[in-house]
Amino acid sequence: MIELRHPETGKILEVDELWLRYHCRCVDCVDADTKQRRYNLFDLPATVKASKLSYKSDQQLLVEWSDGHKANYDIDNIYNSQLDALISRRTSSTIHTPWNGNTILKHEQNLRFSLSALINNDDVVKSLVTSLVRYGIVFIDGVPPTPTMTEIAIRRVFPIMKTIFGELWTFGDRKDHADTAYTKIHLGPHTDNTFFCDGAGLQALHCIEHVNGEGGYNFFLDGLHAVQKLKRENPKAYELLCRAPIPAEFIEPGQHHRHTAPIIQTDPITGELVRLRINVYDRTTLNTLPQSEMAEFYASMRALLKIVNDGANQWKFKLNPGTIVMFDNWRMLHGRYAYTGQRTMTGAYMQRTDFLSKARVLGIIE
Ligand SMILES: C[N+](C)(C)CCCC[C@H](N)C(=O)O
Ligand SMILES: O=C(O)CCC(=O)C(=O)O
Repeated sequence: MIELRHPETGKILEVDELWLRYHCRCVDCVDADTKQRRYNLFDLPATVKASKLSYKSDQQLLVEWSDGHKANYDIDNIYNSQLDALISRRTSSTIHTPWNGNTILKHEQNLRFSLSALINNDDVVKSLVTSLVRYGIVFIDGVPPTPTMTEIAIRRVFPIMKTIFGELWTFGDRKDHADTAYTKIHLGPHTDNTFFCDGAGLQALHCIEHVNGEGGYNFFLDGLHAVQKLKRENPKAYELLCRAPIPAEFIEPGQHHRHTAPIIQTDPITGELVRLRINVYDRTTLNTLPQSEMAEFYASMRALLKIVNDGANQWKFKLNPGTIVMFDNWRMLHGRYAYTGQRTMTGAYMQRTDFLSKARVLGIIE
């Protein structure tokens, strides 16, 4: 270990020597164009030692290494690259606003964007992605109710993810897939793609037609709020749902998808919610827990389902032709009331990694 003393703050930091050697960002170590490392870890001596250490200025640290390399570090960068700094940045971040059925109404003006503004102004794209990160749900208004215009609106912000359901999908009650989405019946609160290893990070829905019938209201609720409430009110249930691996499955001719993971997935470093994965319909045989834990699992699940089925947590409205709703499928639960008549939905999934990449490029998240 090497002990550093910050020239300005005096803060002492002990760093592992191999870590520091491996984090030299000079052009010999890191390709200037691709930002990729130019060597393998094996190329460094396992016991590399600093033979000389000097502070060039308040910002620069010069280290001469036992392998002959001379490295120049940005001191703040070293301090900011430590675990405690990462945890403190993440836990003090106010970028997520959990909401319930009442509080979201106060923020509604932050959630609505017109397609024309979105097309004409990159700042509007940034505002939309910011709200999507903050609230988990946004709307694009003024979209001509066609699949093509829906696709243009979505692609203005994110690439579309291809799955077995297609790229841009259009669906009603025709049984195109072995799934209740393709019927007129009620769908309780759920997240999609619990059965995929790489479940969609975002989802967009646009009701382009509903005629000769009634019903078909949609509702959304904030899984972040639900999970925080569960953690406060029933920490044992929360803990079990964070830990127990639960399988989900999707089967139709030529397809057999299965994914096993906890219902609540949290960040191993900060404990923040990463993904809520809840769909009571797409559950398969529960053979991933011993029978001795089943009672506790079902009781914990019941506690979570009680929160997500509570109307006070839900935001219910009718999606009308002209408005796309885009939401975080790892955070938000959604559902649909039964309907009559002819109803046509169009929409798409987007990948998590593309969502977060865009948010980083725009400087919204780290
Ligand atoms: C129509 N659309 C493609 C949106 C949905 C299809 C499948 C929904 C499925 N039960 C799931 O949870 O993923
Ligand atoms: O039909 C709808 O409004 C929503 C369908 C749905 O929940 C889904 O496809 O996952």
